[in-house]
Amino acid sequence: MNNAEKILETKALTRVFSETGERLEILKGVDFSLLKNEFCVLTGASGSGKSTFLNLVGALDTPTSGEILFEGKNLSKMSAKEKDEYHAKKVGFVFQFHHLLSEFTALENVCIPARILNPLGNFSEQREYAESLLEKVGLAGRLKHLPQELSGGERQRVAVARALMNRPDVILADEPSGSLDEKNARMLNELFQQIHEDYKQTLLVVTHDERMAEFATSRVHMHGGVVVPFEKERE
Ligand SMILES: Nc1ncnc2c1ncn2[C@@H]1O[C@H](COP(=O)(O)OP(=O)(O)OP(=O)(O)O)[C@@H](O)[C@H]1O
Repeated sequence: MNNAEKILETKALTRVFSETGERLEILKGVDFSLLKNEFCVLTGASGSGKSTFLNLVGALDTPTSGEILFEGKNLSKMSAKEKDEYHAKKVGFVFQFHHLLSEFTALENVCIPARILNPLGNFSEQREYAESLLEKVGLAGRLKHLPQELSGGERQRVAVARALMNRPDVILADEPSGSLDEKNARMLNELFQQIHEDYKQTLLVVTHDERMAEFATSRVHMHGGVVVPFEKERE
């Protein structure tokens, strides 16, 4: 494996939860690499630690031990400012539930990350790019709709456009189609494939959806507290 191509790497990553009084060793030393332009799917049984892992690499949580390197830089050594920048520019999140702001239109929701990152930036340029992203996700006709005026699948596609807004190096998605019916889940899977192909977007997607895995360029599995290569018979 070519070192220069690695965008994200974890070394001996552990996460132990003890807040409830009981010691829960969920991640037991995860070694993982994500290459630039890779579309990696992470599967695993419910409760195996997939979201825990994604939250750590997204710097939404702190590991108990081990290292997370993004472009070779150790996340735990980042200053607060660097971490803000990491959230705003390096990674884009898509969760199972869209988390759109209900009082803002689809277009305004997509613009928000750019306004936060670059409040003095050229608003019409940001707006134009947000419009192009909404067009990309098939919602050119829904720019002025509020989240409650969109279907579940449409809301999730707005969330994908929002995640793309700051041109992140990596999209981290946690069960993005988990709350959708079959038809909308299929559309969302195709959308991920499209953004991978068209934007050369690097993606790490946690999913139970076997059809999403078909589009991926690599697949790993969370098992026994570590990430292992996927083997069909393990499922
Ligand atoms: N903050 C926390 N405190 C204590 N236990 C936690 C905490 N967060 C997660 N856990 C436990 O860690 C385990 C792994 O949770 P996680 O959400 O990472 O699993 P998952 O693989 O994403 O599951 P699913 O596929 O069901 O979403 C679970 O048993 C959960 O109860």
